Amino acid sequence: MSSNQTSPTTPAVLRFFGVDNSADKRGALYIFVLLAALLVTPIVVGNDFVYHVFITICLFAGLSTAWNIVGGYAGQLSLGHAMYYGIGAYTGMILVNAGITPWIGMFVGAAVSAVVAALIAYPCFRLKGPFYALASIAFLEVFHVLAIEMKWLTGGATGKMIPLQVGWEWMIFQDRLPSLLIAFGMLCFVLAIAQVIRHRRMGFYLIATRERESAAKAAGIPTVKVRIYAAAMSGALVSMLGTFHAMYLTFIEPDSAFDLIFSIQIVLFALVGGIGTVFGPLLGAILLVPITEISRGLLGASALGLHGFVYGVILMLVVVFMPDGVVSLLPKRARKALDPEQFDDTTGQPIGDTELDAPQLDPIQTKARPPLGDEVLKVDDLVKNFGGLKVTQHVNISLRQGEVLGIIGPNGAGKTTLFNMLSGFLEADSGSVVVMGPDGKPHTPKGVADFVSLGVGRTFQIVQPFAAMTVEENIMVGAFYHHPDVDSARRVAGEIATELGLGRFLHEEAKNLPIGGLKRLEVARVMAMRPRILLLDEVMAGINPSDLVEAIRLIKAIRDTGVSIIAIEHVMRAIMDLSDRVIVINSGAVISEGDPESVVRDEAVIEAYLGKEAGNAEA
Ligand SMILES: Nc1ncnc2c1ncn2[C@@H]1O[C@H](COP(=O)(O)OP(=O)(O)OP(=O)(O)O)[C@@H](O)[C@H]1O
Repeated sequence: MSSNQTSPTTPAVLRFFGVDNSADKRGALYIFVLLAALLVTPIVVGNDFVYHVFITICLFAGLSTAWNIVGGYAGQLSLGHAMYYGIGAYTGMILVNAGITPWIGMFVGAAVSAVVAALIAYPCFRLKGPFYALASIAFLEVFHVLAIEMKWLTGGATGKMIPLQVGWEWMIFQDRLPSLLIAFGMLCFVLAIAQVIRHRRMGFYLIATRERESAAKAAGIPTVKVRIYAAAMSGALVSMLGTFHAMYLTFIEPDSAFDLIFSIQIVLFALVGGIGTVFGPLLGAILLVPITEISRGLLGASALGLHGFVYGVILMLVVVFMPDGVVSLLPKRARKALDPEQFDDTTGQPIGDTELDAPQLDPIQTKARPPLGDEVLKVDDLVKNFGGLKVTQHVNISLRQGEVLGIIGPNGAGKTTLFNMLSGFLEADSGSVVVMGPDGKPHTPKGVADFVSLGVGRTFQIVQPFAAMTVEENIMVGAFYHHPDVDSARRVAGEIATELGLGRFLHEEAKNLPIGGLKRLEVARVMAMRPRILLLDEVMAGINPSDLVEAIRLIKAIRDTGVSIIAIEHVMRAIMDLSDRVIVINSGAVISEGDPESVVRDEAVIEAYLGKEAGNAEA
């Protein structure tokens, strides 16, 4: 991929917008030409109707791009975004009636919308999939009813005219050109914000949260906060466009300001253009808006609703034939330029198109092992029950700096549950987990963020790659924890990938890695966070024998940097080779503890685990 090859000659302003190399510059040029055409075409044609169509394209492209920040990047399907459009429209109108210019009203509306979006988002982002979409529709309806009922302020169901004060101050004009300039300017503003968010840490955080929430949390991402930020930003931008549009139409009524169909249209343009991409919504609006406006303009009242039918057909075609949107239909060169993140610089192919015919990982470097240090983790009398099921029964663990503690036990013994409590994903019913902080003092962390801040990193039993990201970007998500700047996170990701033998796959889409590579990627992402204590949940499961040898060397190499490791493992060869100590859990309780050799000779262990799992013991 080209995006890591930054050019020192690129002007700072372009670098600010994530434009950093020749492919990025080509993409910026395409977008510049497209935007210039949006502005120049109506001016050249000079026809009022054409002006109207292009103003509407700018409006919807802006709305859809703003929606995409929460709907595409953060993956929260909101079908109630007209609510923010309505808030912006009504705030602008109310303030104009009070003698305040819509240029101020626009920002007041944006602030109100941001607060409303954050307030709605906070409880609702615990809802997923269709439930969040339904909740967003419900809130839209609440605002619709409020606009009807609060007659004294809104004019009620019949709506209200906006006083016809012509001039820039009031955003109302006799000609169409100034409205086009404002709509176009606002579209550029929204696109610029969407582009900056996508290429900064926030964009990575949003996409990681969308892809795998647990892994995102484990990487130190405040997942609720970043989604609320996205919702507030998206709501504010939609609201600003709402204020402008109210001035353009000079009339508002609740049915059209808080309209579900309008909300769906906003989503549709992003879906058709390419959801989650920066410029997809723009393409969607350019393609679809003229269909509505021309069918209205040419056929008038006889064609009411025709555009709904046409949209439906287009949506079906898009879903069936190009699920990634119109963006995916563009020639490869154009796609590469518009979204260079998705292309591999070495092969020039879209990421994911390359064949991993030789999935051999590079070998790992090792160093001499330092002596064990002081205690870094102490688990005291930990208990967890799920209803009547006793999953963790009075477990005590102690871990020293640079030590490897192996945890074994039959399936369902409660090992992962224990890990969840050692990383803040689950709260214990009783007992304590004490972590020595980097300050040398003992802490009792509560919640994932606390554990992460004390340097506890974990992997997951079922690998959790951010599938839509490359190997490099996956590791960057971890690296951001200490390196908020994209360039340094990219550099750190490159170094860690090389150290962990993933250098050759840096620009490969994570989902294309072989299972051994995916397990290594899990470790790489955590290592990018520079953990002091590493919890490895079955990182050897399912990997082939040569990868196993490398994985054991990898963990030893990590241990030798002074990191303390607790590894849940079924592969006895790895446990025997790696562990300084082993604890055996059965039915939630520790049944044996000691050095690996004595533990495997323990009758209780043979009875509860090794006898039954002889196959694994030979692995
Ligand atoms: N959230 C939950 N609610 C109810 N029961 C749960 C929950 N999570 C785990 N369990 C149950 O707790 C027990 C321990 O599960 P856990 O995943 O911790 O075992 P494990 O030792 O990691 O097993 P494996 O080796 O198969 O991964 C199992 O019986 C499991 O079904």
